[in-house]
Amino acid sequence: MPSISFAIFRSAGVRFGLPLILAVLMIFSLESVLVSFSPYRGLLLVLPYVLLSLVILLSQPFNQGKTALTALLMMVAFYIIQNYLQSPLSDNQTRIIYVLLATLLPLNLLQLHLLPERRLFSRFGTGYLIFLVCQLAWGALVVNHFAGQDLSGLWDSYLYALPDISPLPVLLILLYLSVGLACGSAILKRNHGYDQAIFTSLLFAGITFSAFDQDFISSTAFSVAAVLLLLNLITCSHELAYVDQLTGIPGRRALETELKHLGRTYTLAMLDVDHFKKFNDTHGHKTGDDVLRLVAQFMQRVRGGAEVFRYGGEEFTVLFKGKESNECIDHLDQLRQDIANYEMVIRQYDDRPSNNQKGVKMRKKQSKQETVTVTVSIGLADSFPDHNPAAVLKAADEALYKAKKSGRNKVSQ
Ligand SMILES: Nc1nc2c(ncn2[C@@H]2O[C@H](COP(=O)(O)OP(=O)(O)OP(=O)(O)O)[C@@H](O)[C@H]2O)c(=O)[nH]1
Repeated sequence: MPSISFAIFRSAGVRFGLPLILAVLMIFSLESVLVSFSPYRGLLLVLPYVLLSLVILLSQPFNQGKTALTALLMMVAFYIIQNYLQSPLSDNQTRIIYVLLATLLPLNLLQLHLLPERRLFSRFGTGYLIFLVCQLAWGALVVNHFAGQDLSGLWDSYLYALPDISPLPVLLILLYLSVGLACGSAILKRNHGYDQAIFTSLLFAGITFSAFDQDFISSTAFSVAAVLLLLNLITCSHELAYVDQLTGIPGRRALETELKHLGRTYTLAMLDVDHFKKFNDTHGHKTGDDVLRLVAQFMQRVRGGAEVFRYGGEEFTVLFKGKESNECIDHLDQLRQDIANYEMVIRQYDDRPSNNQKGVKMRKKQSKQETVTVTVSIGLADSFPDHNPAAVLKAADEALYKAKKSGRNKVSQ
């Protein structure tokens, strides 16, 4: 059941909460995990490279440029940690590199968060790579310049840390918290896959720099982050394939997959918005889109184990597994009534028709909150006597036609 099993990873709550839960688990189980995996510790040192490379490669076919760049940033950061930050932080040069990296990584992630989504292999991607190389060169110059100088004044003032808690300067802890807050709230607000990729990377990089004295903290944290980035990519690709972009419910492909795995008993219902063409002509295509989203929302509340899909255009499908049509008709009639009784507030869009007389009339008497109601017609059929899903779908379509013929806003069998 692809549409069901992955839906959970697409929810904003899981996109935000899962990295946090895994971070807490990692912190509390790090030592015991390292003891259990002590013979394979060498593997942990290459695991982030392998997983992050996979993320970069898999980002390409799904046009997830931001996720690819996030993984690239993490890979560069991990390389620097492994090759330049393996001596104690009391060493001046190591400390400069540590602070520079711990500062530039969240700033780069914040920048990615603010940039639009683009492909990695594009002018945008090339520009970003040049920018990254320039930062590395600048960083190398800064390190060379300041390595031999006494920076104790800087460490004791702006970059003051509380060594009993963390070697990370307080100012940088605040930077991680504020960038984390911005990226975390973006997940809850717009729920994009790349927001989770950036938030996850920030969280696990923050943990790494905060607990930098812990053995294997970077390889463990960067590996967990890379696994989450991979999961995020798989979820995004699943979303592209199975979820209808407009309504957010599973689309036709998901329905077709489900129809191949049905048992003997099931009911299918076809739902169609009444006079939708007229509605679009009067209120505009964008308001029509709002209606489709609204209908999808109502459909998701249907009880009785209903699975809902957008069939295409203004048509939707409801699937009840293990149920005959008599057991489903009340649920569908309730849906029909709920939609018919709902007064939808019309949002103002510029595409509302200017030459349509009805549209002009409506706008003239428009109050601040203009509302409309829509109705739907539903036809349903179950898998008796013919178990073939195509035949059941056809029968549901014929029942829908009957509902339309008998005056619309009806449920027919
Ligand atoms: N806004 C919007 N309209 C769509 C979308 N997909 C299809 N439509 C419109 O849906 C309308 C369907 O019209 P018809 O098939 O004539 O059906 P109807 O007007 O609902 O009439 P009845 O089904 O007989 O009640 C067409 O005008 C399409 O342009 C969409 O994604 N968004």
